[in-house]
Amino acid sequence: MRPVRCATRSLRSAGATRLPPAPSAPLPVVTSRCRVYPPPAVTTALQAACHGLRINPGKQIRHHPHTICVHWGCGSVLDAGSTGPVIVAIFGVGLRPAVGDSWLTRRRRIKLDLMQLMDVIVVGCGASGLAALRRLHDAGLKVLGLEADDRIGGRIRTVQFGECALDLGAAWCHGEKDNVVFELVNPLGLLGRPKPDHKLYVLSNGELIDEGKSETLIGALNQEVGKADKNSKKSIAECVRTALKTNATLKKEPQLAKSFVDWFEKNNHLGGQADPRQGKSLKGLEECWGCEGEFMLNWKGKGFKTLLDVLLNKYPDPSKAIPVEILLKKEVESIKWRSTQQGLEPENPLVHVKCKDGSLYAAKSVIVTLSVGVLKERHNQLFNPPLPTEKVTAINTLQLCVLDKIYIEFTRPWWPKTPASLSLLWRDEDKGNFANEEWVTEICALNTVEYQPNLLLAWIYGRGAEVMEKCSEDQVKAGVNKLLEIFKKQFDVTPIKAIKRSQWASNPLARGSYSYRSVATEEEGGSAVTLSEPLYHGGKFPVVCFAGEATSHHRHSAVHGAVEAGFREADRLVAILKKK
Ligand SMILES: Cc1cc2nc3c(=O)[nH]c(=O)nc-3n(C[C@H](O)[C@H](O)[C@H](O)COP(=O)(O)OP(=O)(O)OC[C@H]3O[C@@H](n4cnc5c(N)ncnc54)[C@H](O)[C@@H]3O)c2cc1C
Repeated sequence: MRPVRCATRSLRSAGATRLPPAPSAPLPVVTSRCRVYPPPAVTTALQAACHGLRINPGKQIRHHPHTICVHWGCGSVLDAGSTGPVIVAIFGVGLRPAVGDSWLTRRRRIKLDLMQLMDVIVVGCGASGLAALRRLHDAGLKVLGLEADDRIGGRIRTVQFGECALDLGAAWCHGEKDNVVFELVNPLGLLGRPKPDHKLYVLSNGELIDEGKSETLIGALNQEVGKADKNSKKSIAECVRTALKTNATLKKEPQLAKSFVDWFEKNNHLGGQADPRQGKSLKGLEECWGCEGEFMLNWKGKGFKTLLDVLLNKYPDPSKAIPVEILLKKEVESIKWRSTQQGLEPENPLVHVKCKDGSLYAAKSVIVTLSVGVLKERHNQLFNPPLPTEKVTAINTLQLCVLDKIYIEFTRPWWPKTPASLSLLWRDEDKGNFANEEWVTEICALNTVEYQPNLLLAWIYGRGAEVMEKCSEDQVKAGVNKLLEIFKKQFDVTPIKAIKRSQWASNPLARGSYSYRSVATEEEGGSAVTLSEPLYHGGKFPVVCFAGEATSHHRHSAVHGAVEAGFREADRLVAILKKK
């Protein structure tokens, strides 16, 4: 959704002083041909529009409809290009900061769009960012969403695949009670309930394993995790691996149990295979709360993107969409904030958000909704001043698992029943057959897909997923074909028509799938709570706030946690900004 921009509108809407008519021809920036207006009048107008932008009164100010020039002598100028709404600022070396901001003292041109001087800027327009934008907009605040991608939704990504809508990211609404997504969309009749699926457990040599035996082994693993000390700072993976040596049920069939432990780790995204400190912690399991009710509610073939329409009030009636401003392809590269009142009006703390394309936006506050993977990679460059140590620790120790999907379209279904889940149990001796495409051995299950009769969804996790992401589509297809050889021992497997896969780890705007608490989180401190703490201006005004799924203490990893976090931070700011 692209906003219609108008430079002068913000001056007017802010109750700006009416300026005299301007010359019809566009004027070059700051020349003697510019008309000169009484500085106090323009200063008042600009200050109103810019939420207290500090302008040195008494200096020369020039203006025409598309150009506002504020001259601070010595070459320091705030002006506008002649072609449209963009206000350009040019600041001279060593000049007193024009907007109370030392970075502007360096010589450079900065686009400063008066329209973008907002109450709140939301960085990132996934589920969390959209939830925040909706809540802030509904409260009557002036808000702007900046999204780096050319689409909204982030890790909600519904794509067209032939006739089908497919979710490459989030696909199911997990649970009903205390689930904000369920509460938003269920009254609209958007959610469907799954039918019980037919579970098959297949060994990597093609043998089917008796369902009863499989359930007994999985039950034993669940029991071990259930009774483990959640304050032990251990990983879940360590707990189940130890159980192989201690649990009587598992010890009866050590080889098969080992395959089940391997599957259990992948299926539950436990992490820590390479570095045990990065494994999902037992404490994290306790802190992540499920919502009661059906865990696999589907979107009746329309895809999770429907939630985005609901958040923007586009569903069911698109004409009622809220007119919230969202700018796409706006990759934020720095967020400049003030922790003290130096250089700023105490009641008007400003945060400056700069995008990769050079555009600059200012607001009273910003809500950052970036994934913890993006924060890991970029927090050093993003925040100025840098983030406090405890927040950096939280970012470094919280992990983002890598989980990918490979949708496989067949000419016709070959599995015995629909719905079905085919869990894959790998034996070490069979892994050797995949020496050239080792990543295939990280595929842990194939599932049928609701509303898509010819599709199976292969789940791939961890290191294998990262390697798969780097393969070409043809290589992935060849790898999947080889995997299907395993099933040919039992089933009449039909040819593959096409595949479609996700690549969440290599996506620089995600860098993974969803967050979890690691052993390192427990050892070094830091949690979703630490990550969610705002950065304060003057000790009391939340000038940089944090949302996104990873900031949800009890519902991280899921869309409902992301939405809840967006609402949480919006409510925090509404309470403060509406009081003023
Ligand atoms: C494969 C997979 C399956 C999943 N399945 C489910 C499921 O079934 N159910 C469920 O509830 N959850 C599921 N999830 C998790 C769910 O998708 C996420 O928890 C949720 O979508 C996160 O939303 P968010 O707004 O916190 O973050 P994001 O969706 O990541 O939003 C952050 C936004 O910030 C943008 N951005 C990044 N960098 C910048 C920048 N520098 N400047 C501006 N913008 C930037 C990104 O493009 C993105 O749009 C799944 C996730 C994956 C990957």
